[in-house]
Amino acid sequence: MAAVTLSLVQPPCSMCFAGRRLRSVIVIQAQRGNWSKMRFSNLFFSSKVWKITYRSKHSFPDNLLEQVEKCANARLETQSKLISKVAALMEYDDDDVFDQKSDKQVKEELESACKRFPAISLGYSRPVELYSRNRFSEEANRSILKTPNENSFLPTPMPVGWLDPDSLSGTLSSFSPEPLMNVREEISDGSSFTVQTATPEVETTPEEEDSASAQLFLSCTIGSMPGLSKRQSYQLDTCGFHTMRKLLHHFPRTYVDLQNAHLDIEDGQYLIFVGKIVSSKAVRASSSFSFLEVIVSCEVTGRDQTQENLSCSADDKVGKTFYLHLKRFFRGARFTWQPFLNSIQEKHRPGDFVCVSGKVKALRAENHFEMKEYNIDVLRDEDESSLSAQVRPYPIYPAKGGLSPKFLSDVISRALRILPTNMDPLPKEITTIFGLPSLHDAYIGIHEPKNLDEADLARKRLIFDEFFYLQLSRLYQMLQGLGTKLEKDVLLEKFKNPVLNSVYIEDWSTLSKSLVKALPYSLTPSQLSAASEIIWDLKRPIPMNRLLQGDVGCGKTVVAFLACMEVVASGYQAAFMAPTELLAIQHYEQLRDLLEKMEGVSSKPTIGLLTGSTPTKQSRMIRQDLQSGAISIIIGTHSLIAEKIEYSALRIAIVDEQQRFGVIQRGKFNSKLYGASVISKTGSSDSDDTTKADLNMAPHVLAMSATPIPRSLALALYGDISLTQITDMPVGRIPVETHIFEGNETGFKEVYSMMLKDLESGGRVYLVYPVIEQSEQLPQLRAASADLEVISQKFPNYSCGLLHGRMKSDDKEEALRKFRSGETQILLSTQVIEIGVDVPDASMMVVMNAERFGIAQLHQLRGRVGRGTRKSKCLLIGSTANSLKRLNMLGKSSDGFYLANIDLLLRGPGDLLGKKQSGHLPEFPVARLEMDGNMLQEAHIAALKVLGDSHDLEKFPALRAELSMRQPLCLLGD
Ligand SMILES: Nc1ncnc2c1ncn2[C@@H]1O[C@H](COP(=O)(O)OP(=O)(O)OP(=O)(O)O)[C@@H](O)[C@H]1O
Repeated sequence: MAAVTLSLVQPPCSMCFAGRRLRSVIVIQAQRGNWSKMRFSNLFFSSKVWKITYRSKHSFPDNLLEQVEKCANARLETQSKLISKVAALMEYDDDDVFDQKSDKQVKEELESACKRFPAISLGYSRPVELYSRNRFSEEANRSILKTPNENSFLPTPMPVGWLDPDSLSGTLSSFSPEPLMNVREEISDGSSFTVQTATPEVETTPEEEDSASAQLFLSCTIGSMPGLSKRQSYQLDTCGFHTMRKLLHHFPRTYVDLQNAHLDIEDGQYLIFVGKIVSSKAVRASSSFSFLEVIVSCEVTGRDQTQENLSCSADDKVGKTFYLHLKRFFRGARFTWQPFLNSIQEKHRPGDFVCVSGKVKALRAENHFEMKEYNIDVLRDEDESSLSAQVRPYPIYPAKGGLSPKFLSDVISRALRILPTNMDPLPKEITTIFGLPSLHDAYIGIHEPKNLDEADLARKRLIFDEFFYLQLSRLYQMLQGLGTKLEKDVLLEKFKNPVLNSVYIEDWSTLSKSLVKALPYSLTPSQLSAASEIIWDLKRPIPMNRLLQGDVGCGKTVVAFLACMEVVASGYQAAFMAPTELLAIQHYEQLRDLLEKMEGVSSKPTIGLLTGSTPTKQSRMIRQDLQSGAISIIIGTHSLIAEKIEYSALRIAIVDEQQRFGVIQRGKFNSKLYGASVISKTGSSDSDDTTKADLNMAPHVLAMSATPIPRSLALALYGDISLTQITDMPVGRIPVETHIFEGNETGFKEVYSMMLKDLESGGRVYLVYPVIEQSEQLPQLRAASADLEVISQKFPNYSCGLLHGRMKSDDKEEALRKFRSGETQILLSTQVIEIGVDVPDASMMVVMNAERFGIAQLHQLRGRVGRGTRKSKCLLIGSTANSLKRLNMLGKSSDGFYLANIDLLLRGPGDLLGKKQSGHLPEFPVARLEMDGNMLQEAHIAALKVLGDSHDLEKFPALRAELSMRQPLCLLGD
């Protein structure tokens, strides 16, 4: 907006202060262009001002001042009346304009008034900037001015800058109106002032638009939007709508399916009517309250449902006339000014054809309905009515920070009118490939869709953007970390064709090969290719960030062991972090056994176990060995990332059951940089091409997920992570049978009988409970401790063990050991056994109150059985008949990925990932990961394409600018 020059004329000495201030206020208001608005209402001189304004706008301020001069010499009573009225109209307090104080007081008051109204400056004033401008807004305005006003959904702006009641009403009534667009005009004394005019409609082609400024449009401050008063801008700004982007990203909560009006209208329906304006009346109800009522009569035809004859002949059609009372209310003295009322009244001319949509409320009179929230389009002629009456979705906005949905929807509509068409930072090629609308069309489509398909497509584009910039930023950051163009190309290629990057088993290190030989089974094809992919990564200097996933019991651990062997063979160290002590011990024992069986290796890797329960003296020794390099593979819990642990050359960190750790915990390995002093403990001749450049780098990170994370989630969580999936199960595995029972007498009877049968045939049974102790608050939940006695009595010939999180570490280990060895045949446990526990002889899993667990969690529990050669069963007991439906899904599928997707859909990412991880999920205002995951993949491909074309985005400056404006997202490990 243009700056306004303000000159305060020195008042004549004879003039009383009230006169001086009144005069100042008038001058200011005049120069701001407000005289032409409702601020001067039905005062005795408002009509004069009005006339003067029209007669000779150039002499307007002088004439006004003359009035004030006269007023200054008038009787005090007259003066006082005049000043109060002027003050009320101009939104100033009486005291601002009128007081009778000493000169000193006057001076003080004046100074404070100047502070309140920064537009006022004393003496011979210098120009005052009333509106702050920034480069963006200037540029944007330039493009805004050029943008064709192409949408006719909203009423066109009113002439000469009247506040448009249809677009900014109700809540706006308390706002002071401000110029829509400032145009400088000359006044008689040669100084300039600004008046308000409507947004000019300049037709230009998109090519003519300044594309750079158009792309900056979204970053413009809300204050740069034409047509908003300062107060409105302030309110929007304080409610979080700082920029045009923020405003346009206030999306409709939902769309109401607007129906064409029919003969039977019910209260509260959202309907669309086409009719003729019968009357338009703006009424001043009190000194500070007014309203506008537009009555539209609509002829609606249809078949009378009450008629018995339901044949479809045209003659059966009946017509009804409905009267819609469209109402808008205005609060504030300035809205009661007659010219204002006239103006809003005249905006709706009787006889005009209009299309009205909104929510109807029945009035007492028959066929009369009220609409307080509505949209009204004036149609050019009756013929257009059929076109415009097409059903369209009616957006429903959420309120925000005290701003009403109606106000927000009006402001958004205004913003859409000035949206530059060429504002899209995405290259055209990308939008074409993925069949996306332009950004301009997407904003229009989401806020004012013609139909739900258009809204859907718009939503698709906005979701794509959310995912795309996430992927782009993560890949871009990765590329920035690399030196040469070749390295960057290789990395991008790796993301494009991950399967191509693998190392044949012949090229594995001798250590890895001998581990494979030591295994009591052969690796499945999936395990082999997963290991090959990982080993390919390990041979590169760039730190790997890979997620290894596979269904429960598919054999991920051995793949991770192979990765450890590979780095140890090159003279580095490996760390293997498990979420529980039980699991760490299990892995340690498994690896120790395998190493013992390894043959043909002169020097076997040294391994260590470090957990929270490791005695202090022992843990100190382990720390020293890690620092000196005497230990090559360390297995443990969180202790591995403790501050005081120093590695001599940590090259790979394996995070098992990674969902149990937060992103930060996993990332802590990144601070354990490996240094220049490379050690060699194995004496192996194998070596990867270590160069000076790969020293002092963060270790490779291999995360393993027991709960298969849908790819969409993984991409959203990590963006840059490589995924490796083990898709097949070891041969000979017999699928676990799943049975669902209701937890009533019959159900339990059957469960106990199945248990007995299994125990009699030599099986071992897990009984899983949702809680340890019975609780008064949740008496329906079966508790592990409480049930120990019950189960022992039920199965007197078998011994029972108990395992839960509150037990001491040694006791837990002992309970598991006894179960594994067969000393106990029944293990009552909580979900501590959910992850990783590997007892191949366990053949039955019974889950009490199974509805308390998520689907993915139940799948994990089920995975504790069927790990050996025995046929296994999983019995899920739901508390109520209702809960069985969800549980039945487990009965239907044993595919962990499928079930994880269902869980994602049913419970959302937060529950699936757990608190620790989901806290690091970026926020997606539009996208729902559970539904829109596929698009993440598309966005990933698009980001790779763009970066492939230009590594540093130099070819796409708009994209680069957009990326820098979006919030930077953290990488795994930040
Ligand atoms: N190729 C294979 N053939 C036969 N058995 C295998 C094979 N790979 C692994 N196993 C065995 O399968 C069992 C499960 O393996 P592992 O513990 O690695 O599974 P996992 O993928 O980590 O599952 P979970 O997520 O449940 O821990 C182990 O007893 C392991 O020895």
